[in-house]
Amino acid sequence: MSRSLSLAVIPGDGIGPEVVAQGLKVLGAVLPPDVKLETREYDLGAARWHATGETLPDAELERLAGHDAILLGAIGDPTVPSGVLERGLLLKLRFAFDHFVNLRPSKLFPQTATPLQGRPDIDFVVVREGTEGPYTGNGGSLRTGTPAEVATEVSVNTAYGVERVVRDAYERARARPRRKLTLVHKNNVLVHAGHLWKNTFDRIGREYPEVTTDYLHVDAATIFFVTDPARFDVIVTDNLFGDILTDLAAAVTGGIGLAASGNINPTGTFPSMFEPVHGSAPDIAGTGQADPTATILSVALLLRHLGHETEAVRVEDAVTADLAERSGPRSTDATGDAIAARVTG
Ligand SMILES: NC(=O)C1=CN([C@@H]2O[C@H](COP(=O)(O)OP(=O)(O)OC[C@H]3O[C@@H](n4cnc5c(N)ncnc54)[C@H](O)[C@@H]3O)[C@@H](O)[C@H]2O)C=CC1
Ligand SMILES: CC(C)CC(=O)C(=O)O
Ligand SMILES: [Mg+2]
Repeated sequence: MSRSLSLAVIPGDGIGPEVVAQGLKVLGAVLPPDVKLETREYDLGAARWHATGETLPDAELERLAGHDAILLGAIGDPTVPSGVLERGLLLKLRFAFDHFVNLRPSKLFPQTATPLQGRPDIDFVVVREGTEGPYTGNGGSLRTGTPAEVATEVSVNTAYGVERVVRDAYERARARPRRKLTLVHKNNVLVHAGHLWKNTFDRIGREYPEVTTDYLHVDAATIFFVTDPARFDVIVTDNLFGDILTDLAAAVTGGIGLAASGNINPTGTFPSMFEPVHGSAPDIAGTGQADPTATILSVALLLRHLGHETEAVRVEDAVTADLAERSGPRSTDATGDAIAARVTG
């Protein structure tokens, strides 16, 4: 565990800056005085694009690479054509820094509201592949804008990419008490990619006899996320399925404002990046209604990743206690203050 932390901060768009401010507030409050926190803010996102046309210049990427970790708010704005920032900034970062494990824990905190009947014991983690699938930009369109337009968006799945994320998921499953790993795909239809995933999953599984495994098609998985989410422990899946499933997971565990994530580069070659699962929420940006808890829980993941386990647990405990006492709407700032007070007090 290092006694210094060099953190890149990308507040981004919409509610991004609002929730990141609260994440930094809690981080500052929880770190012991002898850990030297240095933050550098990066002005990336819609405003930068409007001013300069830039999304993520190489020089910025190089500077970002020098930090221990990155805290990101959200990227995307209605005034920028869809995809320009999401692809040119967010996905560029994830790909450039080889964030092949997109870690998304889901937990139903005590006394948090769920739309599900009863109170299922939900505590699972989705290991979403972060650098491949249909998000690589492999596609194109012919006869664009005509009635005969043809568009493709190819899902890229490499043996190398699938094996490393599946192996990571087995390691995580083995380290958890229930030791269960579920592969989610759609190998009854997406037979090429699906069989690569399933064969890899089965082959690597032979090295982990202590891990119980099962397989679900993604459509069936959405049923169980609602009817029996307690059945899940660790889930491994591709980039697109993982994106969709983790918004659903958030919805059944208290809402998107609570869902944290880490884009992990397990080899440590590049800084890992922590961000809420949600986007820039333009519909509530500037209103002070955004829930910063997802960002604060992402700070806990960041702390754990950098070896500050005690502080990570303190943040999670503070969030648990705060959630138990929440009643009615509260401002973004007030939630950050309440959690920061608990980690210090
Ligand atoms: N990692 C990222 O930076 C992501 C960026 N996006 C981008 O964000 C923009 C908006 O995307 P949407 O599909 O609307 O998804 P979104 O996650 O921004 O919003 C979906 C709904 O959830 C609500 N919501 C989101 N975060 C919340 C919070 N912390 N507290 C309370 N309510 C919250 C919003 O108000 C909205 O009603 C788009 O440009 C999209 O591409 C979307 C997802 C992830
Ligand atoms: C905006 C996308 C690129 C990503 C997304 O929705 C996500 O990672 O959850
Ligand atoms: Mg998403």
